[in-house]
Amino acid sequence: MTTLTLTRPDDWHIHLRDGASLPDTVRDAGRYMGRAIVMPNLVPPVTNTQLALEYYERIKSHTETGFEPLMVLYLTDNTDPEEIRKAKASGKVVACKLYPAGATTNSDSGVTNVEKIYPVLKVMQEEGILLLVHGEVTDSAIDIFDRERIFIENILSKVVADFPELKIVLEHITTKDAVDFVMSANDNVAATITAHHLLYNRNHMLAGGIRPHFYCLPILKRNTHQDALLAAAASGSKKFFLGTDSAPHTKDKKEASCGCAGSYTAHAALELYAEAFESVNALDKLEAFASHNGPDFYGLPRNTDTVTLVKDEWQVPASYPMADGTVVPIRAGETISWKVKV
Ligand SMILES: NC(=O)N[C@@H](CC(=O)O)C(=O)O
Ligand SMILES: [Zn+2]
Ligand SMILES: [Zn+2]
Repeated sequence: MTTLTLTRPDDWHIHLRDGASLPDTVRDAGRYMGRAIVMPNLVPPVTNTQLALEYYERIKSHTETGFEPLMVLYLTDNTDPEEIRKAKASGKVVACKLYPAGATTNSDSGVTNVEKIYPVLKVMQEEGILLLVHGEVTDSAIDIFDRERIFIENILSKVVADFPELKIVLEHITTKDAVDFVMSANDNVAATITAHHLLYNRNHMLAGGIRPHFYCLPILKRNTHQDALLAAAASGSKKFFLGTDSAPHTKDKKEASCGCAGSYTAHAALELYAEAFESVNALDKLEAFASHNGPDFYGLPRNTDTVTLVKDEWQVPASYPMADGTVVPIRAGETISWKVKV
């Protein structure tokens, strides 16, 4: 039987939600991930250190493994630069998240104009707190398939130029434009790539029927962009690493006349990435992507133990319990060809 042993991976972008969802999300995320960057787009959002530390404790109360949440503050137009120093001193908060206001799920209190947070970015740069970015413009006149590219051209390129020492992660990239930007930017700019953006393109979502569980933001793009993401992940570049963006919404909220954005992959994260890397004959690059590049970029130690993937086909359940409902995961009712031994 084919097996693949890797340094234990981490997930550098996940939504664990809160309350009744936490037992389910933390169980899946903590199954073999060592650490996870926990997104702060709760209702209300995690806007200060106090809220982040309370959320940390709620997450920890649901895990018996060594799973370690890494906390993130949600930036608003009113974030106090002094809050960044408190965040750093906490030892638990490692990054702040820029959501352009209205860009995605629970981003209404996000930033309306990036210049409003320049004083905050300055302190983040001084303190070594990373900036994580949902990179899409929100202008309704801009086509949804162009929103990432235009964000990079109009906003991100300026932030990178104005804060050359600030470590920036462009999250869940979906375009060749993003790959090219990150590749040519300085060493303080990196990106996460989801398993679903490596495995799928917009045909999977829209051709032959509309499949709402593939609807996430930034939206799946055409196959040439998928190919560029696969090439970036398989390139061995240290600038790209694993961030699932596993983002559960219950079945009724996805299968609706106006469905929520977000795809659930935490049930089989590393397994799905293994399929993607295998599809381009790059399984030898999976360990760096999943387990080395992320901690190296964040300035954190790599995990010291290992996990083992086995080539062993299994069937994904049609749904999993999630809070008071169910979540339909990516690949529901179909098979996955790899399995992590736990
Ligand atoms: N990716 C998504 O489509 N949704 C995420 C938010 C985000 O990461 O943009 C969510 O919180 O549901
Ligand atoms: Zn996002
Ligand atoms: Zn996300």
